Amino acid sequence: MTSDSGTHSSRTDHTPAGREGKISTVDADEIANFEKMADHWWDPNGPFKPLHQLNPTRLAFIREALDSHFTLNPAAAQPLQGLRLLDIGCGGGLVSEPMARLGASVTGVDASEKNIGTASVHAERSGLTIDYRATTAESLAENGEHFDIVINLEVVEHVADVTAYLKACRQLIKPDGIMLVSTLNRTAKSFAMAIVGAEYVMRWLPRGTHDWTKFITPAELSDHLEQAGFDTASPQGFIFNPLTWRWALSSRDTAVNYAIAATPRSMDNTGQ
Ligand SMILES: C[S@@+](CC[C@H](N)C(=O)[O-])C[C@H]1O[C@@H](n2cnc3c(N)ncnc32)[C@H](O)[C@@H]1O
Ligand SMILES: [Mg+2]
Repeated sequence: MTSDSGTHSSRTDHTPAGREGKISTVDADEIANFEKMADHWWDPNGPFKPLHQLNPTRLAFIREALDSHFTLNPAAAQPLQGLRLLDIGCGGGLVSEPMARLGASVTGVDASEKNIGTASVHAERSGLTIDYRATTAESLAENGEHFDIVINLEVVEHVADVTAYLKACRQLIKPDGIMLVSTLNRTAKSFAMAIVGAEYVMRWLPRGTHDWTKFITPAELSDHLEQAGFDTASPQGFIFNPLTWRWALSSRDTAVNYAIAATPRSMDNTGQ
């Protein structure tokens, strides 16, 4: 038997009431789940295999969205130079690192200290400078931090309060910035692929990693984003082709994985 009292005392900081009685968007059980897998973020055949496989397509979506929002020079080696980027819920840094390589000044934040430990060691070994911090969107917002770009991939289906979380993200974005959010749709197909396929048949992820009832439809995510003070673009699907074992972007098929680009509405109209 192992004692986990240390884990418990740090986990109580993540209760929805938060350390000082403030609202927290962190779900303690979700973070405990990710901590169990924290050593495996960079193993392409480990529990994060689906994220590794999806990564080139996620990065293509990000590049396209940022190219058109900021009118970047696509020929530049480091087109994101001069832009401050937050990767919120960064995990082991699978997206923070390519963003740093593209020249962005990257802050990677995760509610799990273990994830941040893994991410920091990996970035150092890769010769990349990334400002990794174990904290939350709401704490950063309280500190008055602002970013040109907020990358928010596969996190909303794991937070305690989606609107509160997105409102905190909204406060972190500069007026002419952009946030890119991706998540899983709540459909029969996503149940078959993300729960039955990934957790039970392929056994990539431990059973229970995802709670299908917390998956969010594109219409619901757009509503949450709009309530949080964003304007939203049309969702883009990430579709998996089991024959080629490749992912691609689709403007039509958002049945499983999808992403939405969101830009802040002026503060005057958000009711904040
Ligand atoms: C599925 S992983 C995605 C990791 C990374 N964004 C990626 O796509 O490669 C979800 C991550 O969100 C973190 N997380 C969950 N709730 C959070 C919250 N409220 N604030 C910050 N991080 C959170 C977890 O610890 C976990 O690392
Ligand atoms: Mg997930």
